[in-house]
Amino acid sequence: MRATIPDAAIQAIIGAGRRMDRFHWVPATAGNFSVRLPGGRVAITRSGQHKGFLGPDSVMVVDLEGRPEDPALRPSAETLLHCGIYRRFPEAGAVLHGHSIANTVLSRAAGDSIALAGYELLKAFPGLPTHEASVAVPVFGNDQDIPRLQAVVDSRWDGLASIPPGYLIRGHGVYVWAPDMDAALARLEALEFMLECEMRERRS
Ligand SMILES: CSC[C@@H](O)[C@@H](O)C(=O)COP(=O)(O)O
Ligand SMILES: [Zn+2]
Repeated sequence: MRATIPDAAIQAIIGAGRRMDRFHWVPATAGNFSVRLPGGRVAITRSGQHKGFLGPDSVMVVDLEGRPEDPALRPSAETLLHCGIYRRFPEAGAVLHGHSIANTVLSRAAGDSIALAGYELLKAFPGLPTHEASVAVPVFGNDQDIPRLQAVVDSRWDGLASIPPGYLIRGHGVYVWAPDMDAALARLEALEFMLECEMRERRS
């Protein structure tokens, strides 16, 4: 049976896909998005859809372990990364994943983090009231085994005093979260802007 999904969550997900597609951050069928719903439910994109052309049927519901309410539907292949964020960070209300050129190029060359410092746009991240700050954006090795990748991500958070607003997966893409979809999009745009600056600086 098809579970009910609040229209606001569906529209937030469809809108995020259109906006990210305009920036060319979701090529082919890349990317996935989700919104936390009450009662331990998560509205998330179905696997294999072009994220610039989502419709109401492109969104489904899983629980916080990634189990679909409707077993006939296949959720994003990376559902467990979304669930890991919701389980770990109670304030997370929306999660975005995209594949930009900047996050792909920079993560391929990076060690275990990318430092962003001195950018005015750092102020778009929580708790940073000035450009005189720096953020180490974690970079994880890519892995097609998503439960294993999620375990690695979780163990990195255990060792960090302050949690960054997102992370990169090497040669793959970015994950960002925030209390709601608008805030997640703002954080993602800020992060992608700074990564693009870094990429151009390193090229010149
Ligand atoms: C087009 S390949 C990209 C996928 O492997 C994956 O990384 C991705 O972002 C989209 O997967 P999906 O299962 O549609 O959510
Ligand atoms: Zn991906």
